[in-house]
Amino acid sequence: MSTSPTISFIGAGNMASAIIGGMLESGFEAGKIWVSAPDDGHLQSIRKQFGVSITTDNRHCAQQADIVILAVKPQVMRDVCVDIAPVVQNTRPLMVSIAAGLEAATLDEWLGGGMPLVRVMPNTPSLVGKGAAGLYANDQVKDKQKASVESVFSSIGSALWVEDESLLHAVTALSGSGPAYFFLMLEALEEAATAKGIPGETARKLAIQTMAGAAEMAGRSEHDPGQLKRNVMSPGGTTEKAIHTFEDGGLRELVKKAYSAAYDRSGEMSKELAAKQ
Ligand SMILES: NC(=O)C1=CN([C@@H]2O[C@H](COP(=O)(O)OP(=O)(O)OC[C@H]3O[C@@H](n4cnc5c(N)ncnc54)[C@H](OP(=O)(O)O)[C@@H]3O)[C@@H](O)[C@H]2O)C=CC1
Ligand SMILES: O=C(O)[C@@H]1CCC=N1
Repeated sequence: MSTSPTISFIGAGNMASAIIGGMLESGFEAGKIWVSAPDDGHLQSIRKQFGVSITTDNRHCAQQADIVILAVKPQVMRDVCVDIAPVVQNTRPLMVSIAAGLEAATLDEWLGGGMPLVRVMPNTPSLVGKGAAGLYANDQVKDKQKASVESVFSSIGSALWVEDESLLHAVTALSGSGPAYFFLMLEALEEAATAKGIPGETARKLAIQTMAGAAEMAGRSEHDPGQLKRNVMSPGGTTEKAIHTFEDGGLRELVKKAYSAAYDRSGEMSKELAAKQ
């Protein structure tokens, strides 16, 4: 008999699909996964794609679970939590929120109080087993539950705990939002290369493979990224010209500014959403 936990997702959007897809790819059983959302058409396509159980009833979904993953937008989280609170207060699963900004204490209050709760900040590359997630547990979470949620997120990438919840703002601005920063870089490189005559498809493939190769190399190398960069910059060559153009154009400052904008927004969202109580 299987002893793996039953996991229920409330919300069936981009992030829930990415996590479910990655979990199944790594060997989790579809029969142990439930998903709920309001749109039955959307749920049917999730069922077809993944073979998971579906329902439009969040309470029914939560009732099945050892672990409930709250995967709705922060703005609808309060209504969802208040609705399922009577069920989870009775069954006492481990609650996991992947919402940006929303603090554990706020979520716990909406859930009726005293719940074991883990906040996770995942990212969409979870879909291909290359996710990066920061995790924080409140003081109700037992070691066994920590291990259980860690095994879910480490099955779809890297899962790293933070002791201080406020660090999740910094994680959100780094790895939560981060895939979009690199997609922007891919778009920009593709545009620049096609403008010089490379067919779009070729430019995209070369850019993607270059990004994947650079990431893989940075992950495996004993050198820091600065050294790896210098290794590409032949004196008087092409890369040096490009890197100086980035530096002179203020790329580092711009990255800091963009990172801080995401970081600050995460903090603002916490305050706005806590005020909804
Ligand atoms: N996208 C990302 O890269 C990341 C997102 N996150 C967090 O993940 C969460 C989800 O984001 P994302 O997946 O992008 O959002 P989506 O908009 O793609 O998905 C939201 C899902 O919630 C469902 N939903 C809406 N209202 C309810 C309700 N009352 N009960 C149950 N389900 C409901 C929607 O239903 P329907 O399908 O019927 O429309 C949809 O399936 C957010 O809190 C976000 O902060 C965290 C890290 C990264
Ligand atoms: O943009 C957002 O708010 C969410 C959180 C991190 C990635 N997407």
